[in-house]
Amino acid sequence: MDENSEPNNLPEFKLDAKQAQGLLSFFRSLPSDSRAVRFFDRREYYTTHGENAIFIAKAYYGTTTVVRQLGTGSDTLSGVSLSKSMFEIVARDLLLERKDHTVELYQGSGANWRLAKKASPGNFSSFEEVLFATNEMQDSPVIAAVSANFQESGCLVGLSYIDATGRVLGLSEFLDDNHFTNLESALVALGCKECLVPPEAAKSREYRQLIDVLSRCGAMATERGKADFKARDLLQDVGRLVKGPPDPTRDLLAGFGLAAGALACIISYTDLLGDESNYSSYTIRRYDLGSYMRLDSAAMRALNVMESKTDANKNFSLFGLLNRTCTAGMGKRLLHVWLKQPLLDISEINCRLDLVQAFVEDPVLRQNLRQNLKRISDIQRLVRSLEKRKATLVHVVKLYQSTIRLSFIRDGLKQYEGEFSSLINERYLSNLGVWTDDDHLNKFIGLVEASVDLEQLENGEYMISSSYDSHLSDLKKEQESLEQQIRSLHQKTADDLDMAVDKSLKLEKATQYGHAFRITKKEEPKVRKQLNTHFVVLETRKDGVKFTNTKLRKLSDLYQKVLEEYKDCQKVLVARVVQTAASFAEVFEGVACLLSELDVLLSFADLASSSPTPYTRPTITPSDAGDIILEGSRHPCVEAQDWVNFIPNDCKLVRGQSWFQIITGPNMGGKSTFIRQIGVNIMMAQIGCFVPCDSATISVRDCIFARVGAGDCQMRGVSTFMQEMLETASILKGATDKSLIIIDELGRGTSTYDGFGIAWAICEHIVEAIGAPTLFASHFHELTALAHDRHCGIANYHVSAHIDESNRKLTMLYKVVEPGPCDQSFGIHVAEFANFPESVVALSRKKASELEDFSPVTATTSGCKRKHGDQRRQSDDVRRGVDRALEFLKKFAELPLEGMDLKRARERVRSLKEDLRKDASSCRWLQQFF
Ligand SMILES: Nc1ncnc2c1ncn2[C@@H]1O[C@H](COP(=O)(O)OP(=O)(O)OP(=O)(O)O)[C@@H](O)[C@H]1O
Repeated sequence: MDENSEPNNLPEFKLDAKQAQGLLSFFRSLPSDSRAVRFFDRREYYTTHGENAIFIAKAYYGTTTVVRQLGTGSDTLSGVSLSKSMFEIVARDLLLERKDHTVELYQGSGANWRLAKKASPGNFSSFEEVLFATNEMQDSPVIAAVSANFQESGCLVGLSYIDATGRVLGLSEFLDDNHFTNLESALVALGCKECLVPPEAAKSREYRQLIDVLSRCGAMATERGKADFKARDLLQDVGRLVKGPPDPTRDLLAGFGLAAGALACIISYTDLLGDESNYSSYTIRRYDLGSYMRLDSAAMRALNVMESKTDANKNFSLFGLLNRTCTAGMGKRLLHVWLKQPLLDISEINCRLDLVQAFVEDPVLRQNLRQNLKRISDIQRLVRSLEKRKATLVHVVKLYQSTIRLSFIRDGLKQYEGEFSSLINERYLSNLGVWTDDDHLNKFIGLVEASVDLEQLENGEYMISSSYDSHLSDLKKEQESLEQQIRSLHQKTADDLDMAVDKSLKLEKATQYGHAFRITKKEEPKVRKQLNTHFVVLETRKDGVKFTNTKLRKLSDLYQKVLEEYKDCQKVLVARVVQTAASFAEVFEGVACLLSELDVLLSFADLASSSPTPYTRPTITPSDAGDIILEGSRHPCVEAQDWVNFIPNDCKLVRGQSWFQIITGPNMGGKSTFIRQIGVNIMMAQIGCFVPCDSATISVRDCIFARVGAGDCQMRGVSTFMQEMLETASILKGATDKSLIIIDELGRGTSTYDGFGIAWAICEHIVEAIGAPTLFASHFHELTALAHDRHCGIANYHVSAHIDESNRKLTMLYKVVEPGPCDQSFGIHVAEFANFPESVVALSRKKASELEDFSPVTATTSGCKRKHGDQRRQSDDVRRGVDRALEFLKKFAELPLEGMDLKRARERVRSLKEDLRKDASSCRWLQQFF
């Protein structure tokens, strides 16, 4: 927007001097809170003030010309106005996208304002009507609280959370390393949007690591006082919230210390007990870190799991690709959860896969179910409104319209006669049968059909039908009789005045006068005499003369009275219907779960069968048995881009043979895509989805670790190299032989020597100490010597490219071919391909060949050309150097420095250093450090 122009939809500020002064004094009295954006509700529009106003002006209007000054002289306050729709957009962005502010809404006038609503990214239930007035609720906010007890070798973490949409309280306690690896995967799996932390978070070094984890997970950190983390009345509080008998809750809480304190903190922060509709509606559970595949934020990014604002289209992310859900909101929310929580239990995975297979094999059933699911509203949220007593007849009718679809869904599923009919029966039909019977939702249908005037829905009117209640029906009859009498009087008056009814003599109903006759000003002289004698003129305006008489006034007053009574009676009856509808809440919750699951599984089936090359059902084996064999595998998101003609590749991670794979090849050759696609395929399989492969066998992975690209580290003040090392350190600490490791271009952020040494040492550590299947894409071709070294289970692959020597045209083949490293240099060809000037290309060639003669390890791909023996010698040199350096570091770490005086400590360190220097004389790699 032009700096000087103002947006068209900017509401005009209408504050007089007194109001402005009142606001000014109120605003100044508010406690300062840099994260709060405060809005003032002015009925038709909203305003925001002070620094908030400047922030909103810049961030959302793109100009500060929208800022107004209230007050006079030195006592002024900035202000910006927002229309209702702009307010909704801003609130959505602050709470759902940016997740770095809290929002407060004040109501009142002059100097009297009160805080009406408050929301934060993890706790916005009071703002739901604003946030989702016109948009679906696609994700559920989860708020967590963390308390940690630091010990020498790590820490004990107490985590608890509240999922207000699913109405779950969760607790977990676990040991963690100082990178909070376990906590990070739990926060990712829960989709935590905000996390409460103790006050020392800002000061202590250990807690700063925690804040870093929260920022990586996109969760806002909110500090709470120490006293809030005390579980004093927790048992009593939780007892009120949780449904069912108290004993299991008491037993569960007794097993927690830190997490119980954290739970107490969230309950008070979210003021759950302040809303009675929360009572007896929650379930409480222990969250087990080992229930789902663990994914940290780096893996979520590397595998493009969730949508990002920068995605060029929806198929860029797995969520966007899989999201073909059609129920309003519910299916999307469940898909979000499933993507964050891939399964580990083979029978659960197979159960989902069976259902997907059933839907893939029966397109007619799929089509039929979709048609009906499309008409299903967000039952979960509608039920929530019923329970909160915020529901109207509109909510009840939406529930009714969804409910009548259930019998079609049930009948559709009954038609299925394939291999999985008993599963469909057990999982869906038996429940649907009970829920839709005469004791449950058929009763609800009966209630709505008897009570609501369904014919009026077409006119957008939601009314109780008059036949539902005898009093309402009497009032309706009375109203109709009065209408009839008024109509007759209208006719009689027209006859008396010798005017055509409606055409000349109109009958109107206005708020001010009730029923009245109206004629045009032109006709008035014709009947003036009668008007003066038999009628009372109410008003003479341009559009005509309004008049009445005693009879009409009497009838009109009576009509108004009956109408008011009718409305009151409607209100009472609506409240009764809403209350009765709320008694079906539990059944509706079951229905919501079933339908959202069906919705997501149908989406999986749709994607599997509509892709140009259909997906396949993976075979799943336990994590300690079987290999990972993906034949003809593709990256689902890259494949779905219009401009890509995807080349499938095989990946065979075989224990003891090719469990660790080094992938080399030219830039842009498809290395990253290949290694990521293996991670994506495995993850898809474990959420119960078919995979983009010709055939797939997958040994279940408990964790995917990924280190690809430097991400947003610069923005967080961490160097690329440091970020790389931090991510790698957490892989080395957390991975086991049941995990999958994906590493791309490690060591790019430092010197070639260091980078290669680190890459080598890490590969060795993964192979020898961790034993996880690993895909390691690297530009260090010398790494491929690892396979010839003392290790087994390492295989080298390279992506191929073709250079047509006649015209020097470079073609990427994107084929990951076995065996060995690439046998050609492509770096300079790629430069040529990118139209580098000829002189630069020629000089590059010259320098590259000089470097080959001189350097033991080079960063260019020219190393590939060297003779194998030469390459082995250099790799040996680095490997010995790294081993020796690690030994030095180990000895150094073991020195009991705290117990030594300075002189002795210096002597010991000097002696270690001298030993290292001596050994470096026979190792070129080590020499660089002296
Ligand atoms: N199997 C494939 N079939 C078709 N196109 C592919 C395939 N793999 C990758 N590509 C295309 O090639 C581009 C580059 O791939 P990728 O980033 O994986 O290469 P890379 O070898 O990791 O490159 P660099 O070393 O420069 O990071 C991708 O954006 C994609 O468009």
